[in-house]
Amino acid sequence: MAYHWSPDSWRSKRARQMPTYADRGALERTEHGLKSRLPLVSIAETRRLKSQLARVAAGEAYLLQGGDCAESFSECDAECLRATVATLMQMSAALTLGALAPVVKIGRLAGQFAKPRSEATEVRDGVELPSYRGDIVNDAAFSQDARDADPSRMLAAYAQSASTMNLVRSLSQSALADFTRMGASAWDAGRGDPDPVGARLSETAAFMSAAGLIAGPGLQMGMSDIYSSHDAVLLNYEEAMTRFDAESGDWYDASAHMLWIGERTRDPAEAHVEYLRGVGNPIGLKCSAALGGDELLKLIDILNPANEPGRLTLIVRMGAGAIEARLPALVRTVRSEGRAVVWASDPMHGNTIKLSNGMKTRPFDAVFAEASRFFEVLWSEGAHPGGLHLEMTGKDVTECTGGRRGVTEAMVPERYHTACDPRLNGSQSLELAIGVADQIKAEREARIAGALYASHRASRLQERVVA
Ligand SMILES: O=C[C@H](O)[C@H](O)COP(=O)(O)O
Ligand SMILES: C=C(OP(=O)(O)O)C(=O)O
Ligand SMILES: [Mn+2]
Repeated sequence: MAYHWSPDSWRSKRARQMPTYADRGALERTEHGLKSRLPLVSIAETRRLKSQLARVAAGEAYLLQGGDCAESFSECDAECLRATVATLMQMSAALTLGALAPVVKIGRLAGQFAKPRSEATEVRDGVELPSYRGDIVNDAAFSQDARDADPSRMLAAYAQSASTMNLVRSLSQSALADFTRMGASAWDAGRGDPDPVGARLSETAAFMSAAGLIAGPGLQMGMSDIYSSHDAVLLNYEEAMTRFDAESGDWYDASAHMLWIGERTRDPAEAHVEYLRGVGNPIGLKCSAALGGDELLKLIDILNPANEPGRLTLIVRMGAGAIEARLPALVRTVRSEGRAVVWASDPMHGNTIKLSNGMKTRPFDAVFAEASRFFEVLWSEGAHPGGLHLEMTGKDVTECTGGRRGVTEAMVPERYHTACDPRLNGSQSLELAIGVADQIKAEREARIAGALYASHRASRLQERVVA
């Protein structure tokens, strides 16, 4: 029998990766304030996302989830957001063209502020301070004052999430979502010069126009919405943003459309799993190479007991070196137990390396290799590789090495703007999407050719039998 859940039932469980607030009174006042704020997303939108993710689970669509590792209060401007939305739209157009399927877009944005960390403290020159845990908790500057957890930051994060969501809604309905106006130079940056994706999109647009399918001067891609998502680390904030839907009798986390559970907070007996099992949103679960089949099934039982398609996305982040050895068994277990899930690849978190100057980076080749192996494993296990979960930005940063524009290790410090982990820049993001789209297209063509060959052989055999 299901046991009792309430928005605060997580409080009786062990909660990892959460700050300790010295001023309990200030914390309670903030939580109280958040409870009366307007929801950041509507329940209708959240349900719509779940039904679109159900199509991904069924193999009829793909998921593209991407954005900053950590949003920040100071690194947020309209140009940066515009560039990221434009890049997501271009990646989505490339994937649609390759897969001939719709792409559901979710940003790591409008709330991606709380960070789980490997170490609770950081030591510099013999001084030990609490780790930076994202702008919703503390400040990255290295002083005691900056690193103390400050509850009023939750209100600032709420306000920034609201204005980010407002701009994203408007950008996603703008010319950025018009594939006939995505400049050729963007595609050239993604792969080669001139790039065939740009040419094929222009040709498609010309055909649609000639066939009278384009009414006005441009064409919005269907499904141009960008939904919001973040890692639900800071449960004080998530609880305070939880709203009851009287119509369905369900609770929803109104801080974002989708929430995910990180690798460090996915213990089935602990607070984060407890909180997320009770809200009706679509949720994600990070899956590393350390996750075993039995534990995964247990988590699926808790998080999606009704086996509702679109409810649960398994976000695989095993590393390019481990994925081929570890993923097949998990996919087999999930399939044989008949669980409806979306499988997505996060090729970022298992491929982080540290440079000698202490900076974290990720080689593009390793990122691409993991994504590409993910697709191969899922196909060979007879399951649908649902899509990608990326740390990326539209800006021309130099945080990850490699890619067509050849960011070298020496160049990494030049434009290293991330508040936490290294992101793919605009060109690397597009290059990855185009590479994956090519792979999906090749698989589809091979499947069709295989089916044609099989039916041809069958009819030849039939002819012989009749003769
Ligand atoms: O984004 C994810 C985590 O917060 C990050 O990978 C942890 O990084 P750390 O090992 O520097 O703490
Ligand atoms: C913390 C993250 O990832 P993971 O939990 O997989 O390490 C993240 O996605 O930012
Ligand atoms: Mn990260």
